[in-house]
Amino acid sequence: MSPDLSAIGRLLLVGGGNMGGAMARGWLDAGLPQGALHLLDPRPGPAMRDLVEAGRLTHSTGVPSATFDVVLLAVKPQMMAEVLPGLRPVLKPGSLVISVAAGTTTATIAEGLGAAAIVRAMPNTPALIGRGITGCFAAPGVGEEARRAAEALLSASGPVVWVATEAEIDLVTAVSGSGPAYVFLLAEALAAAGAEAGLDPDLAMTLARHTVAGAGELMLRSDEAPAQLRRNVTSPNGTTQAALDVLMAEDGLAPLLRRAVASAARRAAELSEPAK
Ligand SMILES: NC(=O)C1=CN([C@@H]2O[C@H](COP(=O)(O)OP(=O)(O)OC[C@H]3O[C@@H](n4cnc5c(N)ncnc54)[C@H](OP(=O)(O)O)[C@@H]3O)[C@@H](O)[C@H]2O)C=CC1
Ligand SMILES: O=C(O)[C@@H]1CCC=N1
Repeated sequence: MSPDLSAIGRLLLVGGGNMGGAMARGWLDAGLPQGALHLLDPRPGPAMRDLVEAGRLTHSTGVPSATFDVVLLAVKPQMMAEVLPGLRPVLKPGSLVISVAAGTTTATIAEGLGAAAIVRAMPNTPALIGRGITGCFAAPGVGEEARRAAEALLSASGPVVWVATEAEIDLVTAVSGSGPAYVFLLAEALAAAGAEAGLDPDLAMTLARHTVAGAGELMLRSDEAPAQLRRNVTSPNGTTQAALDVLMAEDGLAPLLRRAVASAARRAAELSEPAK
C-alpha cells in the first residue's frame, strides 16, 4: 500500500543524483501531490530533467527563495559542509530535515543549518522500483509528528526501520545502504565463473541475473529463513553441497563479508570527520 503523502507539504530535494533521483521517483509514483516537490541541483541528470520537463517537479540550480516543510539532503558527504549554511533561508520553524548522506552526523547537520529537527536515513538504490529498505535515526528533538512525516516519505521506497543510536546508522549503511553493490558483484562474479567454465558469456549473465533476482524474490515471499531455503537447494552429497563446501570453508564467504561490512562501517565513520 502506498504511504499517504498528501500532508507532507512543500518538499525540497537537495541533490538529484542516483539516490535522490531514485527517491524522487518513488515519491511521485506514490502520489506526492503535483507541485509539492522542488529539486535543487546545479546539474541534474537526464532522468531528473525528464521529470522536470514533464512538469512533475520544479527545479532550480541555486537555493530557491521559498521555505519548505521538509528538506531532504542527498548530496555527497564531502559536499555537506559547503551546502548546509546556504540552506538556512529555506527552513522555517518546524521544518524537518532528512539526510541520506553516509557518515555525516546529525550534529554536523545541526551546526551547518542552525537548529532543526533532523532525521538521518540510509536508503538503498532498489528504492528506484519501490523495493528498497531504509534505516533511520531521529536526533533528539524530533517529535512524533515529524517522525511520522519522515516515515511516510521514506516508506515510498520500501520498508522503514528505526535504530535507537546514531552509531547504528553506519552499520545499516554497511549492510543495506552499500549492500546492493555486493549483490550485483555476486551476479557479476557468478556470470564470470560460468563463462570461464565454458558457457557463452551472455548466457552466463542471463543465468546469473535471474538466479540472483529469483532467489531474492523467493526469500522475500517465503516464510522460510534463508538458511532453510539454502538447505532446500542442497541435495545430500549433490552439486550444491560441493559448491557450499568451498563457499562455507573457514576462508569462505562469511569471513569475507564480515571484513567487507567492517570496512564499509569504518569508512562511514571516517566520512563523519571533516575533509575526508
Ligand atoms: N548511491 C547510493 O546507493 C546511496 C547513496 N547515499 C547517499 O546519497 C548521497 C548522494 O549519493 P549519490 O546519489 O550516489 O550521488 P550522486 O553524485 O549521484 O548525486 C549527488 C547529486 O548532487 C548534485 N550536487 C552537487 N553539488 C550540489 C549542490 N551544491 N546542491 C545541490 N546538488 C548538488 C550532484 O551534481 P553533480 O553530479 O553535477 O556534482 C548530483 O546530481 C550521498 O551522500 C550518499 O552517501 C545513501 C544511500 C545509498
Ligand atoms: O558508497 C557510498 O558511500 C554510498 C552510501 C551507501 C551506498 N552508497
